[in-house]
Amino acid sequence: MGNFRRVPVGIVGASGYGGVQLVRLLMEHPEVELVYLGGESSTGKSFGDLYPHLAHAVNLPIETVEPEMIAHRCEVVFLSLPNGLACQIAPKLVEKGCKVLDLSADYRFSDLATYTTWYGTERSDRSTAATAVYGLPELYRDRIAEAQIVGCPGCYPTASLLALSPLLKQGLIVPETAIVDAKSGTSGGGRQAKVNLLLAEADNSLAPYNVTRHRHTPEIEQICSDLAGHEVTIQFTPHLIPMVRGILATVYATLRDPGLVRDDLITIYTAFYRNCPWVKICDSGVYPQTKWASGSNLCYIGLEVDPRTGRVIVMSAIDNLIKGQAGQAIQCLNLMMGWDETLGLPKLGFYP
Ligand SMILES: NC(=O)C1=CN([C@@H]2O[C@H](COP(=O)(O)OP(=O)(O)OC[C@H]3O[C@@H](n4cnc5c(N)ncnc54)[C@H](OP(=O)(O)O)[C@@H]3O)[C@@H](O)[C@H]2O)C=CC1
Ligand SMILES: CC(=O)N[C@@H](CCC(=O)OP(=O)(O)O)C(=O)O
Repeated sequence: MGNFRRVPVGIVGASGYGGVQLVRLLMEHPEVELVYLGGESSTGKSFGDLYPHLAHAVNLPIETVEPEMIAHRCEVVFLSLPNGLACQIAPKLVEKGCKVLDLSADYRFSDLATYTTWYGTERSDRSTAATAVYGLPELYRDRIAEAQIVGCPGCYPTASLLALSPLLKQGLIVPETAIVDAKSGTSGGGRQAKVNLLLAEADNSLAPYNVTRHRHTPEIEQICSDLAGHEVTIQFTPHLIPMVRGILATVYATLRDPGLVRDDLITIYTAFYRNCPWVKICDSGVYPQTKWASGSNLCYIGLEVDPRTGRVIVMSAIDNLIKGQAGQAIQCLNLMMGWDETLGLPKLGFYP
């Protein structure tokens, strides 16, 4: 009893949407204690001023970001920052022995030239990046458990890759025929004001954006290529949809064996994800909705085969802020610490 000690944890970027999810989830996590919150424009404010609905539960200020001080106080650090900042902070934290979970794109790429091409930032942290593991537990559980730094996946890649993985890993589709059509709620764009996320712009509308050039394309392709064992290109089109939370990714691909039927695919997916508590395969004829996943760390996957076209259609629904971001990062932390993968994470969504 007397030996119980919670692991001290910090969040850099606590004032953003990823930050506030992390605060809520980590406050309820039985093995950790939140000891540090950091930010930039919000520095000096109390967290309760930024998020009054949590003022009664969180009594911490937003502090400056000083890696030495953070490493002195925290064993685990979540970085929930715009792209291009984690790579300036993480090397020092890693050197000082912290476990680091980065929610941005900085540590997702095995080839930093790809990162620089798509994100425009030159990197000087190659040795740290070389040790980072891609934080999709359903694919890389063992490597995450051994990692000191994890690059947590983007929200669209999480939904898309969980839909595509069994097909690619088992060679069931012609990889180049894969098309990902995905819709995201506006919280995917973060808390900073942006014109396209205003109610007057986004409401009553459905808008494709960054067609053929969204920066999640190379991230999806990197993991698809790893699964297929050769270079794969994927057609990915994101859309902004007038809801707050959620992503629905609908994936289309041509089956190598046109004789496969829906129930075959359900059997294959159920077996593939048999040890994955956060992936739920829908029953035959049931298609997932974002509302089911809202507030939980679950990914719901529905399957269909069109015998007329020979294509499989996979539908994958997540909460972009939970399984697509903060929840997945905590799932990774659980693995890194040797805890149960489900510890401290919401198992049931809000509904309706
Ligand atoms: N929203 C989503 O659905 C998902 C987002 N992601 C990624 O997670 C990361 C965080 O996203 P999100 O929470 O949406 O973003 P927000 O815009 O909501 O929050 C950004 C945070 O970064 C802090 N920040 C910005 N610049 C600095 C700086 N120079 N030094 C210290 N802190 C700084 C801000 O602090 P302050 O307010 O004090 O300025 C704020 O806390 C991003 O990389 C994003 O791409 C990944 C998956 C899903
Ligand atoms: C709706 C919306 O704007 N979504 C964001 C996705 C955010 C995200 O996950 O981006 P990172 O890869 O940088 O983490 C976008 O399309 O840019």
